[in-house]
Amino acid sequence: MAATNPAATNPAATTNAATTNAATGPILAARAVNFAYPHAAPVLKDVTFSVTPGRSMALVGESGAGKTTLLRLLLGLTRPSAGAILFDGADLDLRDRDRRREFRRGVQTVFQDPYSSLDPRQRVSRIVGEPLRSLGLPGAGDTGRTATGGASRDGASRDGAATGGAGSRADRKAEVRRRVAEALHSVGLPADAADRYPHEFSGGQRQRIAIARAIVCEPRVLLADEPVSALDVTTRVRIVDLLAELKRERGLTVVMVSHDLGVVATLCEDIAVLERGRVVEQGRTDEVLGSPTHPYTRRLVDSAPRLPSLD
Ligand SMILES: Nc1ncnc2c1ncn2[C@@H]1O[C@H](COP(=O)(O)OP(=O)(O)OP(=O)(O)O)[C@@H](O)[C@H]1O
Repeated sequence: MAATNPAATNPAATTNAATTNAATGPILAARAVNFAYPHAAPVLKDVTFSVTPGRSMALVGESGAGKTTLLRLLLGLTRPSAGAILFDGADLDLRDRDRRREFRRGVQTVFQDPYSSLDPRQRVSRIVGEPLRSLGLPGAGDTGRTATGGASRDGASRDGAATGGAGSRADRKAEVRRRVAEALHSVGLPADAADRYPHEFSGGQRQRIAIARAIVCEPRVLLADEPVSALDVTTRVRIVDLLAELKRERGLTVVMVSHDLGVVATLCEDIAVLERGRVVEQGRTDEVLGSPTHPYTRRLVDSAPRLPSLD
């Protein structure tokens, strides 16, 4: 498989890989990315890597290495000072509404803290169904691009516009309910979770709700910033298992920032190691963590606690 990902074995090849077309090329790529916050020293320096469909990617490094900043760039929340972030081979510029919607349909996020990432005033059904309402139902009529406004121009309600305009409003609401129930089932939550509020759930269950919200639109990529670090060890293992299952069953590609090399080794085929804003080593996770060549990677590996195995 490494042969299909030039960046995995040869970082220098990434620039070429990043320019290949959407069907065969990387879903996401960073090409010679530099970034500095205003009036501050550079945080990212000449960062290049690519994320191949079906090969999850971990971004690791010590605190302050620039991982979260890089994730923000990959999400289009911030633009590089120099270089480019590519989505399906084209510059990620989310100022265009259609492009923004297309990106959000393809790339969803899960954050570290399951306590602050869910709106406490909304029922789980509302929280999980939100992407369906704002982005449209996958598979409902013409998906993605047409869900942007084709239906809204025909005078349908906001919900109707978002769901692609197929069927009556009642049908669409029923379809959203069905998809929310299906997403909750996929993350191992009971159907009645939909009628409850986030405070009625444990941290692990809340992270399952956040994951259900992220997968309800059937995205291709899940960007996850330390998705299990706020959880206790047992819960952490269960959520890692869930993410592994979603990868397997849905073909989801995960791009994950994590301090936990055990989690990284379990979930991610590829890895990029960041030291003070520079990628010092990247490639297949088993090779990089199994035989690190850079002293910084060796230090990270030597200082890593192992993921305990349950059962
Ligand atoms: N909004 C900001 N304004 C100025 N500097 C910032 C801002 N956010 C982060 N930084 C700085 O950028 C550098 C990289 O921060 P970043 O959060 O990306 O690192 P990280 O690798 O994700 O760290 P951690 O693992 O602790 O979350 C740090 O020196 C940080 O102080």
